[in-house]
Amino acid sequence: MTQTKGLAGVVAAHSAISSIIDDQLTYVGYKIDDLAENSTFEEVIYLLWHLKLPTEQELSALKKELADHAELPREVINHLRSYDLTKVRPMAALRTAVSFLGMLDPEADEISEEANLRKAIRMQARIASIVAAISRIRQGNEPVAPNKDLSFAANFLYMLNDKVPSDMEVEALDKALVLHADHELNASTFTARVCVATLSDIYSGVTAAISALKGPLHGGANEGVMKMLLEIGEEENALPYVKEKLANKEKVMGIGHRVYRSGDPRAKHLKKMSEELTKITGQPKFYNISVQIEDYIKQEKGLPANVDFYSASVYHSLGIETDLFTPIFAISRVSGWIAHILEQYSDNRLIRPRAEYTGPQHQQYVPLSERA
Ligand SMILES: CC(=O)SCCNC(=O)CCNC(=O)[C@H](O)C(C)(C)COP(=O)(O)OP(=O)(O)OC[C@H]1O[C@@H](n2cnc3c(N)ncnc32)[C@H](O)[C@@H]1OP(=O)(O)O
Ligand SMILES: O=C([O-])CC(=O)C(=O)O
Repeated sequence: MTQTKGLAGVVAAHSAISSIIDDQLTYVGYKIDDLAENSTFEEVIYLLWHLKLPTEQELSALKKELADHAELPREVINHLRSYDLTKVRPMAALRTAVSFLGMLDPEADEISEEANLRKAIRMQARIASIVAAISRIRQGNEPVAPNKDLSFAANFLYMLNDKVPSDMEVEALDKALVLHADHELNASTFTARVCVATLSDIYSGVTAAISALKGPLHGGANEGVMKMLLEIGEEENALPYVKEKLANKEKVMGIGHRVYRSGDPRAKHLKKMSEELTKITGQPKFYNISVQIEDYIKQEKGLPANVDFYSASVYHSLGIETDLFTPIFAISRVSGWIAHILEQYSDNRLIRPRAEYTGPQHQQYVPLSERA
């Protein structure tokens, strides 16, 4: 048996969804740069689920289905109201609400391809409505009903703020959603695949994936980046802060990657957006601080910025609260999780690796009454 800590370098599945080869990311063979510049999030959802770009007709059918299913069942809103959302972390509330959605879906345990695609639409549409509702309810506001005339990104911002967003805001969020949609066998996607490989259902797979995304070494890092930027506060504090972090052997959030060596191809898009948006909002310091940190760690340790690094200042510039950053990652990544879940079902085998046992051997059982 071979063993590698954290499964580094282990190929654990075949997949036709996304690839990372020589530090280049593609979705179904399309370069992430092309998709970020030219596509929309809805097109990417279709691409990931059907492994081809949609025709105009297919795209408008998908948009209509997403819009038609964005309304949350009343039970979910009542469920969200049943706990104190001012104290609960949004990722925990989202995890529980998605699990709850599964309890309400009469098709939850039906895993035929047709039922899975119907559930995929409901999941993708409602996860955005859940995140917006969490934010509204904890501010003491009513959740905003979805607006069927808006795109996925625009509708999310509309439900969040009860205001139709500007084109600039929609374009920025849409691009961020495209960039976060899928990423080969990252930890949350692998979690989803392990879960459904037992032939468990989509809701279970996505609930498990949200749980994995939440951690600060994965999707949770984007919130950590924003906390760091706020703590640093002013540009002159950036270098002393990062030097101290590295001297104390602490990790800097949003930096480093298991797979990329020269750099994460998504980061440059978010970096450009951060530069533009922070200027517009009059807070260029968050971009300038980020650049200082990125450059210093690259020079000292050769570690690149990852997708979480500049997404923090992008979302902050869009007026989004820091603890919604990882839920927004989930709103995008659920498209990739679903694609991988469908792929796993299509050629399934239980995922069950081995562990190398390192504990004691040949122990003699001592009755409870005789133990010291
Ligand atoms: C969407 C995403 O999930 S992208 C990743 C988001 N996560 C983060 O940004 C959290 C910060 N980054 C990290 O913790 C890591 O770089 C990970 C988790 C992304 C990758 O982890 P691994 O491949 O296991 O690398 P590992 O943690 O072993 O680090 C290797 C070396 O680089 C150092 N290193 C890695 N990341 C960082 C960092 N962010 N800050 C400082 N040092 C780092 C480690 O301390 C280690 O140094 P050593 O060899 O001297 O002990
Ligand atoms: O692939 C990874 O390990 C983490 C990552 O960048 C992602 O999930 O987008």
